[in-house]
Amino acid sequence: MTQSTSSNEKLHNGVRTVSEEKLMVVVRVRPLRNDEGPRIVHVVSDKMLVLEEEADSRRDVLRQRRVNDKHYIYDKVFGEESTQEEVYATVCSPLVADALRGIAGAVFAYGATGAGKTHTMTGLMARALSHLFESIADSDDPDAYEVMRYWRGRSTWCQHTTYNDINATHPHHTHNGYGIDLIMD
Ligand SMILES: Nc1ncnc2c1ncn2[C@@H]1O[C@H](COP(=O)(O)OP(=O)(O)OP(=O)(O)O)[C@@H](O)[C@H]1O
Repeated sequence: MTQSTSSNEKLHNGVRTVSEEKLMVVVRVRPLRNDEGPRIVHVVSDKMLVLEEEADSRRDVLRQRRVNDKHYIYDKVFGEESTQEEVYATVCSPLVADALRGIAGAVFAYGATGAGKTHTMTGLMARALSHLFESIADSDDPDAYEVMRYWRGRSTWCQHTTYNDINATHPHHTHNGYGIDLIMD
């Protein structure tokens, strides 16, 4: 998820952030829809999931437990009640801080159709842009940062410019207050 050499970030809620780890694997369990169920994936801690065995016939009668349940450990597990803000704070915020120091990072979502990739990534992207541009605006020299504007659609277009140029030339673009439009296709 990230490439980083920094270890300045503090633990977030006891979880080592992406700034301490070169690669971090995080799972988010989404709420079940009404037409889904019963649940077979259970969050047992902030790092562990249990995937239930398929059939009760595999129950270990003597020990009264499901012998084929599988336990999986990750850097962080978010349950169905997790908020976009919590996921952002752990997964993405340290990467934005690193990006401002010139350290590249990446976040990608992987999962079955309907698993919640778009939902989660949309929350991350909106917060990352706000975080990025607020940090640049608060810096001593906002124009020291080069901003790449990128449009993807029928034609792909990109332009390198500066933070102040964007505000000067496109003051009417108030989508997020910084003259940046984020367009997905
Ligand atoms: N954490 C969540 N909390 C509440 N609803 C969620 C959550 N994650 C996903 N959903 C809902 O579940 C549905 C499927 O999510 P989403 O479209 O993000 O899946 P996806 O993995 O991007 O699917 P696909 O690969 O088919 O595009 C959507 O209606 C979305 O709003």
